[in-house]
Amino acid sequence: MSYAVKEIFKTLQGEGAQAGRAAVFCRFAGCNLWSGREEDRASAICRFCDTDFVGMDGEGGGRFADAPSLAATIARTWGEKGAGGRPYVVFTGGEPLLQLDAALIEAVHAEGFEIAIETNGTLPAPAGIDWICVSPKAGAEIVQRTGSELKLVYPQPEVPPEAVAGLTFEHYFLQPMDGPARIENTQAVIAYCLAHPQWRLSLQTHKITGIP
Ligand SMILES: C[S@@+](CC[C@H](N)C(=O)[O-])C[C@H]1O[C@@H](n2cnc3c(N)ncnc32)[C@H](O)[C@@H]1O
Ligand SMILES: Nc1nc2[nH]cc(C(=O)O)c2c(=O)[nH]1
Ligand code: SF4
Ligand SMILES: [Mg+2]
Repeated sequence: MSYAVKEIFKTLQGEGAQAGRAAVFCRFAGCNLWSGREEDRASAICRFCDTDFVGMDGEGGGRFADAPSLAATIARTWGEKGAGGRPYVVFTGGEPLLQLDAALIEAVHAEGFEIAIETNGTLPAPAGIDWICVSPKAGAEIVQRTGSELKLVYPQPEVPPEAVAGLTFEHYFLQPMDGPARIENTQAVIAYCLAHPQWRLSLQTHKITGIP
């Protein structure tokens, strides 16, 4: 299978339990909950997306003919492997589970990487992913109900934290919805976490620090 990739870049994971960790981000093109076109946002299932995942024109993006060639590009983007720490790749998008398959997981593992994914949870994850982050979206059924972290963007009135607190994850995060109400949303998350200690605050630290 070939892969449509928007961009590939190295930065620090900004969100969740792995925040602060060096990672190669591989952002796949396309999503099943929004076309990515602004004129479709108001009628999309997911309407608050902060990401451009349309096309293959970003830094390091393109069409990759097979898994080994994409894995090799990810390894080259990581750079020197002897510098300590396990090489880490985060597959995101768009929706990475539209494209991430067993062949790519095998090829990236063969390059020595630990594999993470950021998914909306509407598609089942293939076996072998080392860190699964599911971020549920209002109006979209959650199929991937287990994983490493559940990271709920807050508020989404149709998905209160209580509706997903019983799923099987190691960590539970609320991430303030970015946009015009970011400051109020952050205060609301703080209040919720104080009252419900199962949940922790996830700030988008890359936006605070100005890194990608
Ligand atoms: C752009 S999405 C791509 C991965 C996948 N489609 C998903 O939704 O999880 C990456 C992460 O950013 C979060 N996100 C998207 N828009 C956001 C916003 N406006 N404020 C806060 N988090 C947002 C998503 O919920 C997800 O956890
Ligand atoms: N630094 C950084 N951390 C991130 N964590 C999740 C991201 C995403 O867009 O999936 C993201 C991103 O775009 N940048
Ligand atoms: S599911 Fe993820 S990538 Fe798709 S529109 Fe929503 S936040 Fe963006
Ligand atoms: Mg992002």
